[in-house]
Amino acid sequence: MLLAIDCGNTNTVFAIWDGDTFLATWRTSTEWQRTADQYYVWLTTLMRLQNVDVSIDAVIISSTVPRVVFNLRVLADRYFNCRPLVVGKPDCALPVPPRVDIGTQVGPDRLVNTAGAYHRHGGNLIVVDFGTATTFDVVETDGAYVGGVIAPGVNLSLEALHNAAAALPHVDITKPQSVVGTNTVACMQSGVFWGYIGLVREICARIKAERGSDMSVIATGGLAALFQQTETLFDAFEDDLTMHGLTVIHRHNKEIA
Ligand SMILES: Nc1ncnc2c1ncn2[C@@H]1O[C@H](COP(=O)(O)OP(=O)(O)O)[C@@H](O)[C@H]1O
Ligand SMILES: CC(C)(COP(=O)(O)O)[C@@H](O)C(=O)NCCC(=O)O
Ligand SMILES: [K+]
Repeated sequence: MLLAIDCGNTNTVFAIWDGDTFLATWRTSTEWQRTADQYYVWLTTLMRLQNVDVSIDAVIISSTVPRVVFNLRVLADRYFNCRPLVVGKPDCALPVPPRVDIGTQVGPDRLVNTAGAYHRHGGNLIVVDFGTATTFDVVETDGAYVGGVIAPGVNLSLEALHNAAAALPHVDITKPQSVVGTNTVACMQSGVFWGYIGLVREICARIKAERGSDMSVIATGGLAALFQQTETLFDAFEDDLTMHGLTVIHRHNKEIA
């Protein structure tokens, strides 16, 4: 049984893959200080609660936070007796290598999203991932990651306003009733919500124009649904895209081993 771990700058998601389906998915906040023992207690408690009675014999990790990888490696080694595949490391092969400037360390989450989206949709795609940052990944017709865009995340944008301006409160994102806000919170929500709709639409349109091609736009990350319910920005929304990509990369490495 495969344990797939997707560690973002805000949250870390664990999922158990039986080769066919995900038996369970669990989320915890990302904290680099968390030890292998702590992960193991947390994970086995949840497995027991949900009657997931399986033995894990393989682990794959994608982490945008380099420091957490050490303890996740220890988790795999000490408790599951295996050497984990770590996306972005030389011993983890990708189905199609990225084509970017020499020396660029592409975020592993973007390489994983590329693999997952190409497996499901074929090439010529834009993958939009709403995480701590919002990333746009351009997937070539042959499945290669060839670059993209990094924009400040939705919650990061709201937090930045709160942190920088004494009179602006902490606000959660939601779809505002109108564009013109009649109170401070509504004004902030309007700025980020409608600003983001514009950001996504403009960036996708410019990528398509620059490449002279009508590409499919695939969205992932919890917040994508909020934007899609207002405007048709995406051709598909897939919450499990990153996890799916991890299973694709794991299978690829098994096949070439
Ligand atoms: N369904 C959702 N509704 C509202 N906020 C969400 C949802 N899913 C994620 N978030 C928020 O979006 C931000 C990014 O979270 P996440 O996608 O886990 O980022 P990362 O992958 O970078 O760790 C966080 O602030 C998180 O709390
Ligand atoms: C852009 C990111 C911070 C997004 O991370 P996330 O929002 O998933 O935590 C991550 O993909 C990253 O650290 N990238 C490295 C630079 C690059 O991809 O070019
Ligand atoms: K992201």
